[in-house]
Amino acid sequence: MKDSEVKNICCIGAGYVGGPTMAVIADNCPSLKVNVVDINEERIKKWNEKDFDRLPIYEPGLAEIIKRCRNKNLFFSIDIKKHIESADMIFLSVNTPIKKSGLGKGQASDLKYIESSTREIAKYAKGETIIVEKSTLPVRTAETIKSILESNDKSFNNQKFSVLSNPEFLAEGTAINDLENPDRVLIGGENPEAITALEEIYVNWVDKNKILKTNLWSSELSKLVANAFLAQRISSINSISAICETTGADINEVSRAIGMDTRIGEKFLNAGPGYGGSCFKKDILNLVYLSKYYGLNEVASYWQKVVDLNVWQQHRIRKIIVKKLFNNLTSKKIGIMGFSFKANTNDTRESPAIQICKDLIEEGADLRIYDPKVNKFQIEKDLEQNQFNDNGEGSWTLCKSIKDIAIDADAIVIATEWEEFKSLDWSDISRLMRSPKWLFDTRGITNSKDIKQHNINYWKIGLGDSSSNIKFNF
Ligand SMILES: NC(=O)c1ccc[n+]([C@@H]2O[C@H](COP(=O)([O-])OP(=O)(O)OC[C@H]3O[C@@H](n4cnc5c(N)ncnc54)[C@H](O)[C@@H]3O)[C@@H](O)[C@H]2O)c1
Ligand SMILES: O=c1ccn([C@@H]2O[C@H](COP(=O)(O)OP(=O)(O)O[C@H]3O[C@H](CO)[C@@H](O)[C@H](O)[C@H]3O)[C@@H](O)[C@H]2O)c(=O)[nH]1
Repeated sequence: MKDSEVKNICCIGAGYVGGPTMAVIADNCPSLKVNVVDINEERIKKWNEKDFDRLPIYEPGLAEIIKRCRNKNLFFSIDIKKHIESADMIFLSVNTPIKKSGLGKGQASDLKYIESSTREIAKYAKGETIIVEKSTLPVRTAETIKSILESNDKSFNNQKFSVLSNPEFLAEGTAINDLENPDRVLIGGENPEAITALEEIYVNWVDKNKILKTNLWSSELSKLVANAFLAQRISSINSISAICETTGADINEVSRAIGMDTRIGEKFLNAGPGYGGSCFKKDILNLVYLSKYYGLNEVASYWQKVVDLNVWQQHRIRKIIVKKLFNNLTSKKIGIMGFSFKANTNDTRESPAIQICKDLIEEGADLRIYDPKVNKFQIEKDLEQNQFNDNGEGSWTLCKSIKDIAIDADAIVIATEWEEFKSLDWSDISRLMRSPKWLFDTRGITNSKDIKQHNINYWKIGLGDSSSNIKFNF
């Protein structure tokens, strides 16, 4: 470190983690200078937009922080060399997607961005520098990072490196609150001085008791395990949603009943169309890959089932919609409420809405999509098809309001749990639709009595018909 105190931070990767995380650090540590760099020029341009509605990422509370800190002690730039050279501490926040080809294809993490950014650090860093792994990485990646950094001649630029693991646990949609009030901050490392330097940044706003120090490998592994446990809860509750639908039970009642047991806890028990987002699938598959790599095949197949159940849940919903609409969707108008993978984000990575829309388009439906934050270009990319594809097959159009998606619609599918979908006037919507009308609530956010009184047929995730006569023969 220069002068043994961290003054200049560089963050490589200006994405969903790098942007918000560095914004919160800059906001809480006015004496630090924080430079966020990226190879994606377009993204950096958007971070520097004058119009705060056009930042590349939508997160409640983010624009306000950017307004306060940008060009004061928070900077977004493509000058990677300059900011690596001046940094005492460098955060690696680059993407670590699943490998698309080669060994470990479809399961292992692709570490090419970690490797290329580490090589940049090895090329430009000067003096003592702390490298912080913020990206989610397979266990023992710090070893790879160290060997790349140490491959230089020791006297080059007087370089000296310490590598720490400091995984990020923020969830999208609540990123700013999660960063400002984390359940814990995890720091894994070997060099006590480097650990203290990072801890000193966090204590500016995080209670010291919440800062947990472990060895490097425990820290790297804990991140994968946290995501695996969270996703496992969703697959568990989704599996039970299917039992509820066939037996007359109600998943909301079951979730509440089990969640009141303090050993189980009430969070992460919402049944839905399967989990989405950029993390769960890739991180569990990475755990599966690691387990297989170490010959732990039973462990691998245990976690693989969490992913399999999720895929099954997504396809189950398509089948239900097709069946209820007389097995024919050709030219039927279907309104889609929500496209992001969860509420309060513009992120669509692995969004269950993508699979649902693709499936319905394949059946010949004419989709009208409304999402408060997702734009046309993103949907075009995700559905791999342009708007208004008028070839007589399935098509989609992005609409500006719920009213627009309801006009002449045969059905409406709630795909994301945006707050504004929870208190709609269904009598107005019903008037615009074509009979027989259907609502498919894959997020379980509407009330059956409210919908049915407006002459709309109703399907809700995990809601069975409690008055039905289903018998179970022991
Ligand atoms: N998204 C989340 O909610 C979340 C939460 C916790 C952890 N993570 C983990 O954090 C990491 C980043 O996730 P993200 O969602 O921010 O990804 P992202 O794709 O939004 O952002 C990553 C950025 O890194 C940039 N980049 C790649 N290589 C680079 C290089 N050599 N030099 C400079 N920039 C480079 C890309 O251009 C991109 O803008 C991943 O490992 C992810 O698993 C994500
Ligand atoms: O009860 C629930 C909770 C969530 N979900 C779905 O699960 C997915 C993931 O949601 P969430 O975990 O809230 O958002 P992410 O931004 O993906 O955050 C997860 O992934 C991040 C990246 O690693 C971690 O940092 C976070 O701690 C972890 O929660 C979304 O599709 C949600 O709709 C449900 O279906 N039911």
